[in-house]
Amino acid sequence: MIQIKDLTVTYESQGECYEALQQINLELPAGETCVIIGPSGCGKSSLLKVMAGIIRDFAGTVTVNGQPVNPERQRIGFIPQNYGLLPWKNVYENILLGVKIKNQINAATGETLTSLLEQLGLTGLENRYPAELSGGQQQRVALARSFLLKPDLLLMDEPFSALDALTREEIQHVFLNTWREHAISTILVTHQVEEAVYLGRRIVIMSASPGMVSQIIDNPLFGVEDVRRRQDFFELTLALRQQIKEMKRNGAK
Ligand SMILES: Nc1ncnc2c1ncn2[C@@H]1O[C@H](COP(=O)(O)OP(=O)(O)OP(=O)(O)O)[C@@H](O)[C@H]1O
Repeated sequence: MIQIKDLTVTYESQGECYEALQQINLELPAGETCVIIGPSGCGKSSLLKVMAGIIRDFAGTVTVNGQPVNPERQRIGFIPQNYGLLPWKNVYENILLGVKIKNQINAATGETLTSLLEQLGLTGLENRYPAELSGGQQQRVALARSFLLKPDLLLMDEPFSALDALTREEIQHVFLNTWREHAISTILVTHQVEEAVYLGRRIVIMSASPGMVSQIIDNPLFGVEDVRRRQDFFELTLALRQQIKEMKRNGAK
């Protein structure tokens, strides 16, 4: 369970302080996916950075399974926009990196790694370096690394944004299938409404700067087969898009 209570993040720039996030309250049950969406600059990345332990200066409380968030004590997977792969390490070494750093290689690691390679369509690419992979393949390596670590919390900051539309849909599908097997608590930031509806069991809509939680949607379409072809999928994405547009307009006033 991830719990955020009264979270406020204040930045200082050119001698002035301003709130990037204001009084955020959120709860995410273990083993669910939550997608955060909202206008540019509303503090989505800042929220992820707090949960990743990168931003430590904040007001309020953030706990993972009842303990204050702490990447040294908890396993927190973070996939940044550029995937975070080390260019001098091959696919196999990059995937192992997370468990190696956390000193968590055990008897089952090899078997889990082999099955992740298969699930994510990476078998045969183990010895390649990131520069020898497509964007979609690099993204899948980053996912394999995170799932191998079995994190208490997986954070993804616009993880599929650099991919072309078709590859993006394919990787979203691969992600969801892999996630189903491992049921890892995941929080994902996106700008794309379709992605939010496809991947978010919960969808958190944030309002424009300073970022606040505007609405939390219990997504009735999450996990529904062939959902992208359904009329109600189209209608929900349309409604969300409209809501975010209005928030942008209100924020710009
Ligand atoms: N290190 C920093 N110092 C000062 N201000 C910052 C810092 N990082 C972010 N900000 C500001 O805080 C606000 C929130 O930024 P953040 O990157 O969290 O938003 P975002 O919703 O992720 O944006 P985008 O959707 O454009 O990626 C913005 O106004 C940004 O300019």
